[in-house]
Amino acid sequence: MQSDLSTITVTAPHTVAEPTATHFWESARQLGCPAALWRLPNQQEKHLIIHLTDVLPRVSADLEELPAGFAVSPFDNLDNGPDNPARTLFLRADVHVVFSEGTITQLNYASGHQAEALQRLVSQQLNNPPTSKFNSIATKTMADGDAQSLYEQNVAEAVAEMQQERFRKVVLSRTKRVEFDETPDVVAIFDKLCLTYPTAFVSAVFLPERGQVWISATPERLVSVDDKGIFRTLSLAGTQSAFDAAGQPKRPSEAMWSQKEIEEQALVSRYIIECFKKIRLREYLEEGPKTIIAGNLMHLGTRFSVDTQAVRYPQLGTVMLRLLHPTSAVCGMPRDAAYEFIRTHEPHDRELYSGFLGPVNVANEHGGPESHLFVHIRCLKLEGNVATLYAGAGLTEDSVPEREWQETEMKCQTLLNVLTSVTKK
Ligand SMILES: C=C(O[C@@H]1C=C(C(=O)O)C=C[C@H]1O)C(=O)O
Repeated sequence: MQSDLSTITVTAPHTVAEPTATHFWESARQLGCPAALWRLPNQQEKHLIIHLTDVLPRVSADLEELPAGFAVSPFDNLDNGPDNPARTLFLRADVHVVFSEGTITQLNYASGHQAEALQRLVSQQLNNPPTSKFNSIATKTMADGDAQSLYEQNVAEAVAEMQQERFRKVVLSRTKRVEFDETPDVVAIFDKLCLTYPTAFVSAVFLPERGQVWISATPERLVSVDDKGIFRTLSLAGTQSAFDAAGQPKRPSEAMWSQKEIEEQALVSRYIIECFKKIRLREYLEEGPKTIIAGNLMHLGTRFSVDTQAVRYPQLGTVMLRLLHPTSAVCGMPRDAAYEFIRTHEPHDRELYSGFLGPVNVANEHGGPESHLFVHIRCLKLEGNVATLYAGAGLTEDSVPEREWQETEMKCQTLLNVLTSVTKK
């Protein structure tokens, strides 16, 4: 199954019968090879990479060491440094295709048997175009059972523990299951998410060893290092609808934030600043907090950036990634006490929800390598015809259980809006 990794770059000629992302995605699926499809915030290009062996390597998320590829980390990956068991899944860019407005602008194939097999499958797919089943399938939300009462009970318990000062913030999550009548078309869902949420990081990741596809449209940047060495991260928290009572979109300046939300977000910023302090880095720019629109929702966000060349700290991205994950936007503060509360109270395994994911050392349009890792929220896990959506809410001692549940419902709606709008017809 091993392929030779020497990569050739081919600029595909523009022909009528050019393969689409669906052709590549379906071919990877048939071969049983992991694949990742993504679109960065505010960009047109869509990228797809295929890893040409079925089982993925587990790596430590070291941005300086890793080749071009796509990293996916579970939530349960504390201290993801070299001394701990490597838990980050890594899809090597054995095949890398870039699409701009539906046309292939870049195509890299590794050489080897698997690459040839993939190329053959893509050609076959071209002759038998897959039909999108997206518009004809229906969804139904599966019964929540006692989910709401259990969630609210756990919120009340967390509030009691915070009043006793065991911790200051914890992010409690829940799941929601949706069943499709037929296996849905992942690429069609991805495309629809890209259109609906232009400022989000949109991705779909096929992991054959787990029998899963993960789909997300996340607003939360965890660590980016661009080709000029600019490091960026974001502190995000506080949630409200982006629409007013009449269903009209609100302007960011119309958002009213409560003391609870302002404090909750300040805790995330504090967490990031503590990480900078640990490495004695003072030269960071801080912008915000500002209201940020994330699809159907609004959050409070503070952007942090560092010029790693000016501060002579080229490995800052890797160091901060280790320190930041899991931030108090998805875990809590202090981190270990919040983590323990999550582990002992959430009835589900978070798996890849609230981990991080994104391209590592992938060339941008000018050829410079960039890494962009995002917090894996506003996501779902697809297993056959069943999608499991994940959503969490940041709790403080002022939390009201019912309101926190409603907040998770709104967060599920980000993906549900797209699933139902495209499946209605
Ligand atoms: C945990 C989630 O979102 C995070 C929690 C937020 C909050 O508690 O208000 C807001 C944005 C995210 O940082 C999620 O969407 O599941």
